[in-house]
Amino acid sequence: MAVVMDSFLPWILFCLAAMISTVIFFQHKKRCYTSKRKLPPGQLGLPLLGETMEFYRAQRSNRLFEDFVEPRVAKYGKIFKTSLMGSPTVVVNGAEANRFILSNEFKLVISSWPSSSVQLMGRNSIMEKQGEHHRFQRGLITSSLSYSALETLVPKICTAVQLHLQKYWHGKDSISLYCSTKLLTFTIVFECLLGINVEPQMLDTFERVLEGAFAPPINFPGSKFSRAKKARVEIVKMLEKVVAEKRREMEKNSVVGEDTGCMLLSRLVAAMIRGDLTEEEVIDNIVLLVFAAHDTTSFAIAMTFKMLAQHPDCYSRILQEQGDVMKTKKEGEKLGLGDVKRMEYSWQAARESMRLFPPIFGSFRKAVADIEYGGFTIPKGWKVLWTAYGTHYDGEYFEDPMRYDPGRFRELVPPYAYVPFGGGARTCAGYQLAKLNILIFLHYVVTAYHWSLLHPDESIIMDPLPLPSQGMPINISPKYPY
Ligand code: HEM
Repeated sequence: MAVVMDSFLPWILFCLAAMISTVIFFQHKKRCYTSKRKLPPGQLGLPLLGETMEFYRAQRSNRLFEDFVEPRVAKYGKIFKTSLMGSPTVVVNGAEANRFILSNEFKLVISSWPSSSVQLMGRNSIMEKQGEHHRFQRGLITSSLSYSALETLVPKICTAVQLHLQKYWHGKDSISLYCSTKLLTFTIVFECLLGINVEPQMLDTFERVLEGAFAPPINFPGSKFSRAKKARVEIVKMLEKVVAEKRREMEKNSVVGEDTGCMLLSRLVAAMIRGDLTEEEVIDNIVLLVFAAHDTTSFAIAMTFKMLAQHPDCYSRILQEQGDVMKTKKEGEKLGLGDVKRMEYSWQAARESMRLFPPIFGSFRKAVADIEYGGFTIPKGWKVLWTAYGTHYDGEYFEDPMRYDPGRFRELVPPYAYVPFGGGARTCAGYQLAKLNILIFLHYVVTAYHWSLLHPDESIIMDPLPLPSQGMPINISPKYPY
């Protein structure tokens, strides 16, 4: 045994020496490399914690721009480094930076969602797909929002809005605008886009999932995340039944080709039957669409109404425009796509509201290669955060940026300066649906109701998406007898 040890000892020592010199060599190389690259200015803060607490505090009080982004831009410039939720992060601001980051999706960056969002939305949706898989799934979703699909979608949304107003507004003196539009948006995504009937309790279960989407991914009984996980199990069970039923129906009628009608569920299930999608991909995409549409559209509607309440001159123009559209319709006749296109000023008013109050303040990416930008290096593996505030509140792109002025959208806006719907390969896939939802709802409300804000000074909080703190209650009274 001693002989064996004797003959191996030099080898062991040699290997150890080789390992140590390799480590020293690579560390030296890394140091040289690090010193050659110029990281953006800024503070990484405390180890692990970084500046997460400052970020959360600012976000919670809906002062992410004023308390977090703006002071750092003033101190370091439009590109600065920080560290958030355990990851070194570079925050980029400005149209050129937005263009650079958003148009280099898959090449230099990939989207990066918190672990809780991924677990709750599912790993198989478009949000977790890259490159060709992403392009394919996105194509399926957007084909349900093509021009011809929108033409059939408009009357369906009209019916959904009218039924909603009859059921939840009729006979009431006041309603919560935010809650009402959440329910409506949910119904529009399910019934008009997907072609799935909304059952009682479905919204509650979905909301429980959404509540956990940005919570810490701690799965102990009673935590937001564990409640959300349980709710996801219920939803998956429910959607498995819906998908199986649709599959049976389509196979029975031999409808599996490309021409499956414009309802998105049929398109997804047809792709599943052809073997292009798995059942998990179908289900996770449905959950994601609800998540993506829900709080965003409701907040955009709520902020449009808030702005119109505060700017009566703009509201008069809306009333005029919507009244003109209504006059061209016979009693009971639904709107068509052409009518929505005529709502130009109304859309400018909604766009301006989303400029001042973007429903999504920005989003995170992860660098998949070392990125050279603006004279700095963003190292591979770091996070990148682009923000809508970085351009929406900048006088370089929007004159007198904090003023509400829908008319500014008569002029063309520089590319990537107006980004409430993101940009590049991951631009909002539901943009057209959101636009129809907002404008058709606005039409039926302002032509049929007098309304006023119950709490004109209601604050906006973020949890983590922005929302009116009291659900934006409004007084309502019908313009014409029911
Ligand atoms: C006012 C309402 C909405 C706003 C402000 C909004 C905003 C956004 C933004 C900023 C992104 C890009 C996120 C990123 O770059 O990481 C996005 C992506 C997305 N949105 Fe929307 N959205 C809205 C409504 C909707 C609706 C109604 C749907 C569908 C029913 C939808 C479906 C999606 C999907 C599927 C994606 C992911 C696209 C991809 O990864 O390719 N959104 N949205």
